[in-house]
Amino acid sequence: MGCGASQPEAPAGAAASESAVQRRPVPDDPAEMAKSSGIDRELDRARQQEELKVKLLLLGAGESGKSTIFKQMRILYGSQRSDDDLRMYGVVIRSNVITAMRKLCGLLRALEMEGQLGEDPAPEDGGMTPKGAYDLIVAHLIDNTGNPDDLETPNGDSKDWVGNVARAGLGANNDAKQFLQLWKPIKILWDSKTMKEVWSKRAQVNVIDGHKEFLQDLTRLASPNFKPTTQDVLLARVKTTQVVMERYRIDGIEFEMYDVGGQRSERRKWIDCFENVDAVIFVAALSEYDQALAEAKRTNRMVEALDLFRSVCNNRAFANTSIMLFLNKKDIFAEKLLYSDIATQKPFSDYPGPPKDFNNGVLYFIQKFKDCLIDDDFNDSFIHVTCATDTNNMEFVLDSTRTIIMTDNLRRSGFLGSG
Ligand SMILES: Nc1nc2c(ncn2[C@@H]2O[C@H](COP(=O)(O)OP(=O)(O)OP(=O)(O)O)[C@@H](O)[C@H]2O)c(=O)[nH]1
Ligand SMILES: [Mg+2]
Repeated sequence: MGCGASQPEAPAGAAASESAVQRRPVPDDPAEMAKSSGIDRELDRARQQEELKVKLLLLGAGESGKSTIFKQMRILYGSQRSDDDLRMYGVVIRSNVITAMRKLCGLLRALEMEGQLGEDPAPEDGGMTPKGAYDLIVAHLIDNTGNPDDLETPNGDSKDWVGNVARAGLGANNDAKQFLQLWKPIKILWDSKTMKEVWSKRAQVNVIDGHKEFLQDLTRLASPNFKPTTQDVLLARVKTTQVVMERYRIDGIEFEMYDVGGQRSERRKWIDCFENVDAVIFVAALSEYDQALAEAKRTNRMVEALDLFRSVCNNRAFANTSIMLFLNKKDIFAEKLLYSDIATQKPFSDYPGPPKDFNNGVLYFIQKFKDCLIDDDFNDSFIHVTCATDTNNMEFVLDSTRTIIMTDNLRRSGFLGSG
């Protein structure tokens, strides 16, 4: 899917240095000549380095998994995270649990399931009933009517490894503090039968599916010794609000990777990094076929991803750029298909395959993305079905993506045949 025309084009930086070399007068003095050829060599070297650099851009709608892929690049090719970084993620993770609980309790209330919850028994080791836990959580997280004296002091006297991290922001730190006060009632509510039913309807309120892992592991997250693992960092959710770039040297080639925010309000910043892009990795979450956008509740997320993909592929800035498509969140897609039929979603009522069928579902959405292209120069090797939180899967995918990008770049610059 090397989209659009494939006229070879020198990078803008290279063209600028070329004209600078040509304008410089040729000196007569041998010392001046030596100095001049030294400068030429420097310019040549700079030009070669520029040519060896690959600029990669991650694009896609919000929550599709761009930053998670960005994190995987660092795990696979970059440096380890500092303790300071991990502390920040500790705050984010605890805050992610509070965000999920606010949404789930709001949904339980909207579904009028409080009566049903009242019939769920208290845990066998005694203590609060799930309804009692729910009332306490709602009072503190939603209605703001709770009495702070009803809450436990976080972690008693033990020093908490994560603590308060200014970098995470005031909101996340407040949430993380509430997590430490409320995690026991949250655990009781999470373990209840009614909450399992509410969880299966979570698409209505856009709870992040992967945060189930956090909700199942509350005791560890609440421990004063909690130090996020690599997997925790991959599952943590922070919305991207600025363009971020990291550099990696892989097999002698420099890769410059850009991550951008995918929500609608963030997309006007994309244009700033559209120049001289060698490859775009467009990320779309397969599992979001039954979800609405966080920023526009009437728009189906998959429809938004398809529209966005169409506009990226047909953007003149990418006429000479390889575009790769990552259909992400295959793990959640596989699980979701079991209870959420593709054909029951209005925009996808033409789905012809049997329900609960992973392969047919994937092929159907691949075709939807292929239909977005004006030309049919669409090579299946440019498409990957991925799980961005799985490092083994991403190592394989990113490795073959790298090979395809390099080959495609050579082909487009005329070094290889077009076959
Ligand atoms: N289970 C699972 N979770 C995923 C996968 N990819 C991403 N996630 C999770 O989905 C959430 C959103 O992922 P992000 O990488 O933050 O999404 P994004 O595209 O950067 O979103 P914006 O910054 O808003 O544009 C995170 O909590 C990730 O851990 C996946 O393949 N499987
Ligand atoms: Mg992001």
